[in-house]
Amino acid sequence: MTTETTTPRNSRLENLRNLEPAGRLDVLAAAVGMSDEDRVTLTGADVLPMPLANGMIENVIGKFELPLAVASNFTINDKDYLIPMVVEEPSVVAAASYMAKIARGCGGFRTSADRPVMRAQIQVVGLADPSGARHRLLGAEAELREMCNARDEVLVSLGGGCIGIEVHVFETSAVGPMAVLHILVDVRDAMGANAVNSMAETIAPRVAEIAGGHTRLRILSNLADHRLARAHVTLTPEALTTKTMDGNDVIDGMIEAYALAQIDPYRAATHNKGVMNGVDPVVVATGNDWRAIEAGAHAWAARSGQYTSLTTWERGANGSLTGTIEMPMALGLVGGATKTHPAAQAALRVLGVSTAQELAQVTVAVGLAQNMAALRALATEGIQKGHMALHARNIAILAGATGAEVEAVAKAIATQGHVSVQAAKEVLAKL
Ligand SMILES: CC(C)(COP(=O)([O-])OP(=O)([O-])OC[C@H]1O[C@@H](n2cnc3c(N)ncnc32)[C@H](O)[C@@H]1OP(=O)([O-])[O-])[C@@H](O)C(=O)NCCC(=O)NCCSC(=O)C[C@@](C)(O)CC(=O)[O-]
Ligand SMILES: NC(=O)C1=CN([C@@H]2O[C@H](COP(=O)(O)OP(=O)(O)OC[C@H]3O[C@@H](n4cnc5c(N)ncnc54)[C@H](OP(=O)(O)O)[C@@H]3O)[C@@H](O)[C@H]2O)C=CC1
Repeated sequence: MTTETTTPRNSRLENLRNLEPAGRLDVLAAAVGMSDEDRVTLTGADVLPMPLANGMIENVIGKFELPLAVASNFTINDKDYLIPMVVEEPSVVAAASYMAKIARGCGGFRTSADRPVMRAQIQVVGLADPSGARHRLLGAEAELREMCNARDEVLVSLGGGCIGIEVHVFETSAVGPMAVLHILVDVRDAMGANAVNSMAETIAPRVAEIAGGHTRLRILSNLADHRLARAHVTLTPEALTTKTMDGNDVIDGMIEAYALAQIDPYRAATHNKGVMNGVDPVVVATGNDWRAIEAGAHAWAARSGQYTSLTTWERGANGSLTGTIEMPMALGLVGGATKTHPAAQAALRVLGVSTAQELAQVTVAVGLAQNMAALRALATEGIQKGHMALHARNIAILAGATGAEVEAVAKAIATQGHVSVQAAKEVLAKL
Protein backbone atom coordinates (compact mmCIF):
# COMPACT_ATOMS: atom_id res chain seq x y z
CA MET A 1 0.00 0.00 0.00
CA THR A 2 1.61 3.31 -1.02
CA THR A 3 0.64 6.92 -0.36
CA GLU A 4 1.23 9.91 -2.60
CA THR A 5 3.09 12.07 -0.06
CA THR A 6 6.74 11.44 0.72
CA THR A 7 6.70 12.08 4.46
CA PRO A 8 5.30 9.29 6.62
CA ARG A 9 2.01 10.34 8.16
CA ASN A 10 1.18 10.20 11.83
CA SER A 11 -2.52 9.57 12.38
CA ARG A 12 -2.28 9.93 16.18
CA LEU A 13 -3.48 13.55 16.32
CA GLU A 14 -3.90 14.04 20.06
CA ASN A 15 -6.33 16.69 21.28
CA LEU A 16 -8.00 16.93 17.85
CA ARG A 17 -11.37 16.59 19.58
CA ASN A 18 -10.86 19.71 21.66
CA LEU A 19 -10.08 22.03 18.75
CA GLU A 20 -12.49 24.06 16.64
CA PRO A 21 -12.98 22.93 13.00
CA ALA A 22 -10.48 25.46 11.65
CA GLY A 23 -7.89 24.32 14.18
CA ARG A 24 -8.49 20.69 13.31
CA LEU A 25 -8.03 21.50 9.61
CA ASP A 26 -4.72 23.21 10.41
CA VAL A 27 -3.52 20.11 12.27
CA LEU A 28 -4.72 17.83 9.45
CA ALA A 29 -3.15 20.03 6.77
CA ALA A 30 0.21 19.87 8.55
CA ALA A 31 -0.08 16.11 9.05
CA VAL A 32 -0.74 15.30 5.40
CA GLY A 33 1.03 18.15 3.61
CA MET A 34 -2.24 19.57 2.29
CA SER A 35 -2.23 22.16 -0.49
CA ASP A 36 -3.76 25.60 0.16
CA GLU A 37 -6.33 24.82 -2.53
CA ASP A 38 -7.45 21.63 -0.79
CA ARG A 39 -7.52 23.50 2.51
CA VAL A 40 -10.02 25.97 1.06
CA THR A 41 -12.03 23.18 -0.57
CA LEU A 42 -12.32 21.22 2.67
CA THR A 43 -13.65 24.20 4.60
CA GLY A 44 -16.77 23.63 2.50
CA ALA A 45 -17.04 27.24 1.34
CA ASP A 46 -19.01 26.85 -1.89
CA VAL A 47 -17.03 23.71 -2.59
CA LEU A 48 -19.58 22.57 -5.19
CA PRO A 49 -20.32 25.49 -7.54
CA MET A 50 -23.93 25.47 -8.76
CA PRO A 51 -22.99 24.93 -12.41
CA LEU A 52 -21.09 21.80 -11.36
CA ALA A 53 -23.96 20.58 -9.17
CA ASN A 54 -26.36 21.28 -12.01
CA GLY A 55 -24.25 19.08 -14.24
CA MET A 56 -24.19 16.14 -11.84
CA ILE A 57 -27.88 15.30 -11.59
CA GLU A 58 -31.22 16.50 -12.99
CA ASN A 59 -33.67 19.20 -11.83
CA VAL A 60 -31.10 20.70 -9.45
CA ILE A 61 -32.52 23.46 -7.21
CA GLY A 62 -29.77 23.83 -4.65
CA LYS A 63 -27.22 21.93 -2.52
CA PHE A 64 -27.42 19.93 0.75
CA GLU A 65 -24.48 19.94 3.14
CA LEU A 66 -23.35 17.34 5.71
CA PRO A 67 -20.51 17.48 8.27
CA LEU A 68 -17.08 16.35 7.02
CA ALA A 69 -14.84 14.88 9.73
CA VAL A 70 -11.58 12.95 9.94
CA ALA A 71 -11.09 9.70 11.83
CA SER A 72 -7.69 9.61 13.52
CA ASN A 73 -5.38 6.94 14.93
CA PHE A 74 -5.71 4.43 12.06
CA THR A 75 -2.73 2.19 11.32
CA ILE A 76 -3.35 -0.20 8.42
CA ASN A 77 -0.63 -2.56 7.23
CA ASP A 78 1.89 -0.56 9.30
CA LYS A 79 0.97 2.71 7.56
CA ASP A 80 -0.95 5.57 9.19
CA TYR A 81 -4.12 6.95 7.59
CA LEU A 82 -6.26 9.98 8.40
CA ILE A 83 -9.67 9.07 7.07
CA PRO A 84 -12.29 11.60 5.87
CA MET A 85 -15.85 10.68 6.88
CA VAL A 86 -19.14 12.33 5.89
CA VAL A 87 -21.97 11.42 8.24
CA GLU A 88 -24.80 13.06 10.22
CA GLU A 89 -24.83 10.67 13.23
CA PRO A 90 -23.03 11.60 16.43
CA SER A 91 -20.50 9.19 18.02
CA VAL A 92 -19.63 7.43 14.73
CA VAL A 93 -16.37 9.31 14.13
CA ALA A 94 -15.46 9.21 17.84
CA ALA A 95 -16.06 5.48 17.91
CA ALA A 96 -13.93 4.80 14.84
CA SER A 97 -11.09 6.94 16.20
CA TYR A 98 -11.30 5.28 19.61
CA MET A 99 -11.11 1.74 18.24
CA ALA A 100 -8.30 2.72 15.89
CA LYS A 101 -6.45 4.05 18.95
CA ILE A 102 -6.95 0.74 20.78
CA ALA A 103 -6.00 -1.27 17.68
CA ARG A 104 -2.94 0.93 17.15
CA GLY A 105 -1.52 -0.38 20.39
CA CYS A 106 -2.06 -3.97 19.15
CA GLY A 107 -0.39 -3.64 15.75
CA GLY A 108 -3.26 -1.95 13.93
CA PHE A 109 -5.40 -3.37 11.15
CA ARG A 110 -4.17 -5.69 8.44
CA THR A 111 -5.97 -5.78 5.12
CA SER A 112 -5.97 -7.25 1.64
CA ALA A 113 -8.16 -6.99 -1.46
CA ASP A 114 -9.00 -9.01 -4.56
CA ARG A 115 -8.31 -7.77 -8.08
CA PRO A 116 -10.99 -5.13 -8.92
CA VAL A 117 -13.16 -7.54 -10.94
CA MET A 118 -16.77 -6.56 -11.64
CA ARG A 119 -19.54 -8.69 -13.10
CA ALA A 120 -22.04 -7.66 -15.79
CA GLN A 121 -25.03 -9.81 -16.68
CA ILE A 122 -26.59 -10.45 -20.08
CA GLN A 123 -29.97 -12.13 -19.77
CA VAL A 124 -31.03 -14.40 -22.65
CA VAL A 125 -34.66 -15.57 -22.95
CA GLY A 126 -36.67 -17.43 -25.56
CA LEU A 127 -34.28 -20.38 -25.46
CA ALA A 128 -35.14 -23.82 -26.90
CA ASP A 129 -32.15 -25.54 -25.32
CA PRO A 130 -30.79 -23.61 -22.30
CA SER A 131 -28.08 -26.17 -21.54
CA GLY A 132 -27.03 -26.22 -25.17
CA ALA A 133 -26.98 -22.42 -25.12
CA ARG A 134 -24.74 -22.50 -22.06
CA HIS A 135 -22.26 -24.80 -23.75
CA ARG A 136 -22.23 -22.77 -26.95
CA LEU A 137 -21.62 -19.57 -25.01
CA LEU A 138 -18.83 -21.09 -22.92
CA GLY A 139 -17.29 -22.35 -26.14
CA ALA A 140 -17.27 -18.80 -27.48
CA GLU A 141 -15.48 -17.32 -24.46
CA ALA A 142 -12.37 -16.17 -26.35
CA GLU A 143 -14.45 -14.44 -29.03
CA LEU A 144 -16.68 -12.70 -26.49
CA ARG A 145 -13.73 -11.67 -24.31
CA GLU A 146 -11.99 -10.11 -27.33
CA MET A 147 -15.19 -8.26 -28.29
CA CYS A 148 -15.39 -6.81 -24.78
CA ASN A 149 -11.76 -5.73 -24.75
CA ALA A 150 -11.98 -4.18 -28.19
CA ARG A 151 -14.68 -1.96 -26.66
CA ASP A 152 -12.35 -0.46 -24.01
CA GLU A 153 -8.74 -0.15 -25.07
CA VAL A 154 -8.02 2.32 -22.25
CA LEU A 155 -8.89 -0.27 -19.63
CA VAL A 156 -6.86 -2.96 -21.40
CA SER A 157 -3.89 -0.61 -21.68
CA LEU A 158 -4.09 -0.12 -17.91
CA GLY A 159 -3.88 -3.85 -17.32
CA GLY A 160 -7.61 -4.38 -17.00
CA GLY A 161 -10.30 -5.76 -19.26
CA CYS A 162 -12.49 -8.84 -19.56
CA ILE A 163 -10.80 -11.87 -17.97
CA GLY A 164 -13.53 -14.48 -18.32
CA ILE A 165 -17.21 -15.41 -18.48
CA GLU A 166 -19.70 -17.54 -16.60
CA VAL A 167 -23.09 -18.80 -17.82
CA HIS A 168 -25.90 -19.43 -15.32
CA VAL A 169 -29.10 -21.24 -16.37
CA PHE A 170 -32.47 -20.74 -14.67
CA GLU A 171 -35.87 -22.37 -15.12
CA THR A 172 -38.59 -19.78 -14.38
CA SER A 173 -42.34 -20.27 -14.15
CA ALA A 174 -42.99 -16.81 -15.54
CA VAL A 175 -40.99 -16.90 -18.78
CA GLY A 176 -39.56 -20.43 -19.01
CA PRO A 177 -35.81 -21.13 -19.24
CA MET A 178 -33.22 -18.40 -19.39
CA ALA A 179 -29.46 -18.21 -19.56
CA VAL A 180 -27.52 -15.38 -17.95
CA LEU A 181 -24.02 -14.74 -19.25
CA HIS A 182 -21.66 -12.99 -16.83
CA ILE A 183 -18.63 -11.14 -18.08
CA LEU A 184 -15.88 -10.77 -15.46
CA VAL A 185 -13.99 -7.53 -15.99
CA ASP A 186 -10.96 -6.10 -14.18
CA VAL A 187 -11.91 -2.41 -14.04
CA ARG A 188 -8.70 -1.20 -12.36
CA ASP A 189 -9.32 2.07 -10.46
CA ALA A 190 -12.88 2.67 -11.62
CA MET A 191 -16.02 1.55 -9.85
CA GLY A 192 -16.53 0.16 -13.30
CA ALA A 193 -20.28 0.41 -13.87
CA ASN A 194 -20.03 2.28 -17.15
CA ALA A 195 -17.17 0.17 -18.46
CA VAL A 196 -18.89 -3.19 -17.88
CA ASN A 197 -22.35 -1.96 -18.90
CA SER A 198 -20.92 -0.76 -22.22
CA MET A 199 -19.18 -4.09 -22.79
CA ALA A 200 -22.38 -6.01 -22.03
CA GLU A 201 -24.42 -3.91 -24.46
CA THR A 202 -21.75 -4.31 -27.13
CA ILE A 203 -21.65 -8.12 -27.10
CA ALA A 204 -25.37 -8.73 -26.43
CA PRO A 205 -26.37 -9.22 -30.12
CA ARG A 206 -23.62 -11.80 -30.60
CA VAL A 207 -24.60 -13.53 -27.35
CA ALA A 208 -28.21 -13.77 -28.54
CA GLU A 209 -27.04 -15.24 -31.86
CA ILE A 210 -24.85 -17.89 -30.23
CA ALA A 211 -27.45 -18.79 -27.58
CA GLY A 212 -30.38 -18.90 -30.00
CA GLY A 213 -32.57 -16.52 -28.02
CA HIS A 214 -32.95 -12.82 -27.44
CA THR A 215 -31.33 -10.62 -24.79
CA ARG A 216 -33.06 -8.50 -22.19
CA LEU A 217 -31.05 -7.12 -19.22
CA ARG A 218 -27.48 -6.00 -19.91
CA ILE A 219 -26.24 -4.49 -16.62
CA LEU A 220 -23.55 -4.88 -13.96
CA SER A 221 -24.18 -6.83 -10.80
CA ASN A 222 -23.70 -4.99 -7.52
CA LEU A 223 -22.96 -8.31 -5.85
CA ALA A 224 -19.28 -7.75 -6.59
CA ASP A 225 -18.18 -11.05 -5.08
CA HIS A 226 -14.96 -11.09 -7.12
CA ARG A 227 -14.00 -7.67 -5.69
CA LEU A 228 -13.78 -8.44 -1.97
CA ALA A 229 -11.79 -6.41 0.52
CA ARG A 230 -10.92 -7.75 3.96
CA ALA A 231 -9.45 -6.58 7.23
CA HIS A 232 -8.55 -8.18 10.52
CA VAL A 233 -7.36 -7.04 13.91
CA THR A 234 -6.07 -8.87 17.00
CA LEU A 235 -6.72 -7.26 20.39
CA THR A 236 -5.25 -8.25 23.74
CA PRO A 237 -7.46 -8.49 26.84
CA GLU A 238 -5.34 -5.73 28.37
CA ALA A 239 -6.16 -3.41 25.49
CA LEU A 240 -9.88 -3.99 26.05
CA THR A 241 -9.89 -3.61 29.83
CA THR A 242 -12.04 -0.65 30.93
CA LYS A 243 -12.36 1.18 34.26
CA THR A 244 -15.07 -1.24 35.30
CA MET A 245 -14.51 -4.45 33.29
CA ASP A 246 -11.63 -6.87 32.82
CA GLY A 247 -10.63 -7.26 29.20
CA ASN A 248 -11.42 -10.98 29.23
CA ASP A 249 -14.99 -10.21 30.25
CA VAL A 250 -15.22 -7.58 27.52
CA ILE A 251 -14.03 -10.20 25.02
CA ASP A 252 -16.63 -12.67 26.25
CA GLY A 253 -19.34 -10.04 25.84
CA MET A 254 -18.22 -9.09 22.34
CA ILE A 255 -18.12 -12.71 21.20
CA GLU A 256 -21.56 -13.37 22.69
CA ALA A 257 -22.90 -10.31 20.85
CA TYR A 258 -21.34 -11.53 17.60
CA ALA A 259 -22.77 -15.03 18.14
CA LEU A 260 -26.27 -13.59 18.09
CA ALA A 261 -25.62 -11.59 14.92
CA GLN A 262 -24.31 -14.72 13.28
CA ILE A 263 -27.61 -16.65 13.70
CA ASP A 264 -30.33 -13.99 14.06
CA PRO A 265 -31.19 -11.67 11.11
CA TYR A 266 -32.91 -9.28 13.53
CA ARG A 267 -29.57 -8.72 15.24
CA ALA A 268 -27.47 -9.10 12.09
CA ALA A 269 -29.31 -6.19 10.44
CA THR A 270 -28.34 -3.85 13.31
CA HIS A 271 -24.86 -5.36 13.64
CA ASN A 272 -24.24 -4.71 9.93
CA LYS A 273 -25.73 -1.23 10.16
CA GLY A 274 -22.97 -0.63 12.64
CA VAL A 275 -20.43 -1.84 10.09
CA MET A 276 -21.91 0.47 7.46
CA ASN A 277 -21.68 3.35 9.95
CA GLY A 278 -17.98 3.09 9.23
CA VAL A 279 -18.09 2.16 5.53
CA ASP A 280 -20.67 4.62 4.18
CA PRO A 281 -19.09 7.84 5.53
CA VAL A 282 -15.82 7.00 3.72
CA VAL A 283 -17.72 6.02 0.56
CA VAL A 284 -19.61 9.33 0.60
CA ALA A 285 -16.54 11.43 1.44
CA THR A 286 -14.70 10.01 -1.59
CA GLY A 287 -17.61 10.62 -4.00
CA ASN A 288 -18.47 6.97 -4.43
CA ASP A 289 -21.84 5.31 -4.88
CA TRP A 290 -22.99 4.27 -1.44
CA ARG A 291 -26.19 2.65 -2.80
CA ALA A 292 -24.03 0.24 -4.81
CA ILE A 293 -21.90 -0.54 -1.75
CA GLU A 294 -24.97 -1.09 0.46
CA ALA A 295 -26.62 -3.36 -2.13
CA GLY A 296 -23.49 -5.46 -2.47
CA ALA A 297 -22.87 -5.64 1.28
CA HIS A 298 -26.30 -6.94 2.20
CA ALA A 299 -26.55 -9.30 -0.77
CA TRP A 300 -23.19 -10.73 0.34
CA ALA A 301 -24.41 -11.03 3.94
CA ALA A 302 -27.33 -13.13 2.65
CA ARG A 303 -25.29 -15.28 0.24
CA SER A 304 -25.75 -18.48 2.27
CA GLY A 305 -29.53 -18.12 2.19
CA GLN A 306 -29.72 -16.58 5.67
CA TYR A 307 -28.76 -12.96 6.32
CA THR A 308 -25.82 -12.93 8.71
CA SER A 309 -22.96 -10.87 10.15
CA LEU A 310 -20.43 -9.24 7.80
CA THR A 311 -17.77 -9.68 10.50
CA THR A 312 -16.46 -12.44 12.75
CA TRP A 313 -15.13 -12.20 16.32
CA GLU A 314 -13.20 -15.10 17.85
CA ARG A 315 -10.91 -15.70 20.82
CA GLY A 316 -7.47 -16.70 19.53
CA ALA A 317 -5.24 -19.41 20.98
CA ASN A 318 -3.39 -16.87 23.16
CA GLY A 319 -6.61 -15.42 24.57
CA SER A 320 -6.63 -12.39 22.28
CA LEU A 321 -9.71 -11.29 20.37
CA THR A 322 -9.55 -11.54 16.59
CA GLY A 323 -11.99 -9.56 14.48
CA THR A 324 -12.38 -9.98 10.72
CA ILE A 325 -14.43 -8.46 7.93
CA GLU A 326 -14.72 -9.50 4.28
CA MET A 327 -17.19 -7.92 1.85
CA PRO A 328 -17.59 -6.60 -1.68
CA MET A 329 -16.07 -3.11 -1.95
CA ALA A 330 -16.50 -1.71 -5.47
CA LEU A 331 -15.02 1.77 -5.09
CA GLY A 332 -13.47 4.00 -7.73
CA LEU A 333 -10.82 6.68 -7.75
CA VAL A 334 -11.46 7.92 -11.29
CA GLY A 335 -15.14 7.86 -12.15
CA GLY A 336 -18.45 9.48 -11.32
CA ALA A 337 -18.55 12.09 -8.55
CA THR A 338 -15.13 10.91 -7.40
CA LYS A 339 -13.75 12.80 -10.35
CA THR A 340 -16.16 15.72 -10.48
CA HIS A 341 -16.66 16.67 -6.80
CA PRO A 342 -13.74 18.85 -5.60
CA ALA A 343 -14.14 17.76 -1.97
CA ALA A 344 -14.03 14.08 -2.98
CA GLN A 345 -10.78 14.73 -4.80
CA ALA A 346 -9.37 16.56 -1.78
CA ALA A 347 -10.53 13.78 0.53
CA LEU A 348 -8.68 11.21 -1.58
CA ARG A 349 -5.52 13.29 -1.28
CA VAL A 350 -5.94 13.42 2.51
CA LEU A 351 -6.30 9.65 2.48
CA GLY A 352 -3.19 9.29 0.33
CA VAL A 353 -4.48 6.16 -1.42
CA SER A 354 -3.14 5.36 -4.88
CA THR A 355 -5.40 2.54 -6.06
CA ALA A 356 -9.07 1.61 -5.79
CA GLN A 357 -8.01 -1.56 -3.98
CA GLU A 358 -6.13 0.49 -1.36
CA LEU A 359 -9.24 2.65 -0.85
CA ALA A 360 -11.32 -0.51 -0.50
CA GLN A 361 -9.00 -1.85 2.20
CA VAL A 362 -9.05 1.36 4.20
CA THR A 363 -12.84 1.46 3.96
CA VAL A 364 -13.43 -2.05 5.28
CA ALA A 365 -10.95 -1.41 8.09
CA VAL A 366 -13.14 1.50 9.20
CA GLY A 367 -16.19 -0.78 8.95
CA LEU A 368 -14.50 -3.32 11.21
CA ALA A 369 -13.46 -0.59 13.67
CA GLN A 370 -17.02 0.69 13.82
CA ASN A 371 -18.37 -2.79 14.49
CA MET A 372 -15.73 -3.26 17.19
CA ALA A 373 -16.81 -0.02 18.87
CA ALA A 374 -20.45 -0.97 18.90
CA LEU A 375 -19.85 -4.48 20.27
CA ARG A 376 -17.41 -3.15 22.88
CA ALA A 377 -19.91 -0.52 24.04
CA LEU A 378 -22.80 -3.01 24.02
CA ALA A 379 -20.70 -5.52 25.97
CA THR A 380 -19.72 -2.93 28.60
CA GLU A 381 -21.59 0.29 29.49
CA GLY A 382 -24.21 -0.02 26.76
CA ILE A 383 -24.54 2.18 23.69
CA GLN A 384 -26.42 5.08 25.21
CA LYS A 385 -23.72 6.39 27.56
CA GLY A 386 -21.30 7.28 24.80
CA HIS A 387 -23.81 7.90 22.05
CA MET A 388 -26.08 10.20 24.08
CA ALA A 389 -23.16 12.11 25.58
CA LEU A 390 -22.25 13.17 22.05
CA HIS A 391 -25.87 13.46 20.92
CA ALA A 392 -26.34 15.89 23.81
CA ARG A 393 -24.44 18.50 21.83
CA ASN A 394 -27.06 18.32 19.06
CA ILE A 395 -29.82 18.63 21.68
CA ALA A 396 -28.10 21.61 23.32
CA ILE A 397 -27.93 23.37 19.96
CA LEU A 398 -31.61 22.57 19.29
CA ALA A 399 -32.43 24.13 22.67
CA GLY A 400 -30.76 27.35 21.56
CA ALA A 401 -27.29 27.00 23.11
CA THR A 402 -24.46 28.71 21.23
CA GLY A 403 -20.68 28.82 21.55
CA ALA A 404 -19.38 27.70 24.93
CA GLU A 405 -22.98 27.15 26.10
CA VAL A 406 -23.20 24.04 23.87
CA GLU A 407 -20.57 22.04 25.78
CA ALA A 408 -21.82 23.29 29.16
CA VAL A 409 -25.45 22.38 28.46
CA ALA A 410 -24.49 19.07 26.80
CA LYS A 411 -22.32 18.07 29.75
CA ALA A 412 -25.06 18.97 32.23
CA ILE A 413 -27.86 17.00 30.52
CA ALA A 414 -25.58 14.04 29.77
CA THR A 415 -24.55 13.95 33.44
CA GLN A 416 -28.22 14.16 34.49
CA GLY A 417 -28.87 11.22 32.14
CA HIS A 418 -31.83 13.14 30.71
CA VAL A 419 -30.86 14.17 27.17
CA SER A 420 -33.86 16.14 25.90
CA VAL A 421 -34.53 19.60 24.47
CA GLN A 422 -36.69 20.46 27.48
CA ALA A 423 -33.92 19.49 29.91
CA ALA A 424 -31.43 21.46 27.83
CA LYS A 425 -33.67 24.55 27.86
CA GLU A 426 -33.95 24.36 31.64
CA VAL A 427 -30.16 24.16 32.00
CA LEU A 428 -29.68 26.96 29.46
CA ALA A 429 -32.08 29.20 31.37
CA LYS A 430 -29.97 28.77 34.51
CA LEU A 431 -26.61 29.53 32.79
C1 LIG B 1 -18.59 7.33 21.87
C2 LIG B 1 -17.36 6.73 22.54
C3 LIG B 1 -16.18 6.78 21.59
C4 LIG B 1 -17.03 7.54 23.78
O1 LIG B 1 -16.11 6.78 24.54
P1 LIG B 1 -15.36 7.41 25.80
O2 LIG B 1 -14.91 6.26 26.67
O3 LIG B 1 -16.18 8.50 26.41
O4 LIG B 1 -14.10 8.06 25.05
P2 LIG B 1 -12.87 8.82 25.72
O5 LIG B 1 -13.31 10.19 26.13
O6 LIG B 1 -12.19 7.94 26.70
O7 LIG B 1 -11.92 8.96 24.42
C5 LIG B 1 -11.32 7.79 23.90
C6 LIG B 1 -11.04 8.06 22.44
O8 LIG B 1 -12.26 8.09 21.71
C7 LIG B 1 -12.21 9.12 20.74
N1 LIG B 1 -13.19 10.13 21.14
C8 LIG B 1 -13.97 10.09 22.22
N2 LIG B 1 -14.77 11.17 22.28
C9 LIG B 1 -14.48 11.90 21.18
C10 LIG B 1 -14.97 13.14 20.65
N3 LIG B 1 -15.94 13.83 21.24
N4 LIG B 1 -14.44 13.59 19.50
C11 LIG B 1 -13.48 12.91 18.87
N5 LIG B 1 -12.96 11.74 19.30
C12 LIG B 1 -13.47 11.24 20.45
C13 LIG B 1 -10.79 9.69 20.77
O9 LIG B 1 -9.97 8.97 19.89
C14 LIG B 1 -10.41 9.41 22.19
O10 LIG B 1 -9.02 9.29 22.36
P3 LIG B 1 -8.14 10.64 22.55
O11 LIG B 1 -7.93 11.20 21.19
O12 LIG B 1 -8.95 11.57 23.42
O13 LIG B 1 -6.86 10.16 23.21
C15 LIG B 1 -17.64 5.25 22.96
O14 LIG B 1 -18.67 5.24 23.93
C16 LIG B 1 -18.03 4.39 21.78
O15 LIG B 1 -17.20 4.01 21.00
N6 LIG B 1 -19.33 4.08 21.69
C17 LIG B 1 -19.86 3.35 20.56
C18 LIG B 1 -20.59 4.39 19.74
C19 LIG B 1 -21.09 3.82 18.45
O16 LIG B 1 -20.94 2.67 18.12
N7 LIG B 1 -21.71 4.70 17.70
C20 LIG B 1 -22.32 4.35 16.45
C21 LIG B 1 -23.78 4.79 16.45
S1 LIG B 1 -24.75 3.61 17.33
C22 LIG B 1 -25.27 2.65 15.98
O17 LIG B 1 -25.96 3.14 15.12
C23 LIG B 1 -24.68 1.31 15.73
C24 LIG B 1 -25.18 0.16 16.60
C25 LIG B 1 -24.74 0.39 18.04
O18 LIG B 1 -26.60 0.08 16.62
C26 LIG B 1 -24.59 -1.08 16.00
C27 LIG B 1 -24.87 -2.34 16.77
O19 LIG B 1 -25.94 -2.42 17.35
O20 LIG B 1 -23.98 -3.22 16.70
N1 LIG C 1 -25.83 -0.37 -10.45
C1 LIG C 1 -24.83 0.50 -10.27
O1 LIG C 1 -24.11 0.46 -9.27
C2 LIG C 1 -24.59 1.57 -11.27
C3 LIG C 1 -23.78 2.62 -10.91
N2 LIG C 1 -23.53 3.65 -11.82
C4 LIG C 1 -22.77 4.83 -11.47
O2 LIG C 1 -21.70 5.02 -12.39
C5 LIG C 1 -20.69 5.76 -11.70
C6 LIG C 1 -19.46 5.81 -12.52
O3 LIG C 1 -18.88 4.55 -12.54
P1 LIG C 1 -17.56 4.29 -13.39
O4 LIG C 1 -17.94 3.42 -14.51
O5 LIG C 1 -16.47 3.82 -12.52
O6 LIG C 1 -17.11 5.73 -13.90
P2 LIG C 1 -16.62 6.15 -15.34
O7 LIG C 1 -17.55 5.79 -16.41
O8 LIG C 1 -16.29 7.57 -15.22
O9 LIG C 1 -15.34 5.21 -15.56
C7 LIG C 1 -14.10 5.58 -15.19
C8 LIG C 1 -13.43 6.28 -16.37
O10 LIG C 1 -12.12 6.57 -16.07
C9 LIG C 1 -11.22 6.16 -17.10
N3 LIG C 1 -10.00 5.76 -16.38
C10 LIG C 1 -8.92 6.54 -16.27
N4 LIG C 1 -7.99 5.94 -15.52
C11 LIG C 1 -8.53 4.76 -15.12
C12 LIG C 1 -8.07 3.69 -14.29
N5 LIG C 1 -6.84 3.73 -13.70
N6 LIG C 1 -8.88 2.63 -14.08
C13 LIG C 1 -10.10 2.58 -14.65
N7 LIG C 1 -10.62 3.56 -15.46
C14 LIG C 1 -9.83 4.63 -15.67
C15 LIG C 1 -11.92 5.05 -17.85
O11 LIG C 1 -11.57 5.10 -19.18
P3 LIG C 1 -12.29 4.08 -20.23
O12 LIG C 1 -13.76 4.47 -20.23
O13 LIG C 1 -11.69 4.36 -21.52
O14 LIG C 1 -12.09 2.72 -19.68
C16 LIG C 1 -13.40 5.42 -17.59
O15 LIG C 1 -13.82 6.23 -18.67
C17 LIG C 1 -20.63 5.00 -10.41
O16 LIG C 1 -20.03 5.74 -9.38
C18 LIG C 1 -22.12 4.77 -10.11
O17 LIG C 1 -22.65 5.81 -9.31
C19 LIG C 1 -24.03 3.61 -13.08
C20 LIG C 1 -24.83 2.57 -13.46
C21 LIG C 1 -25.21 1.51 -12.58
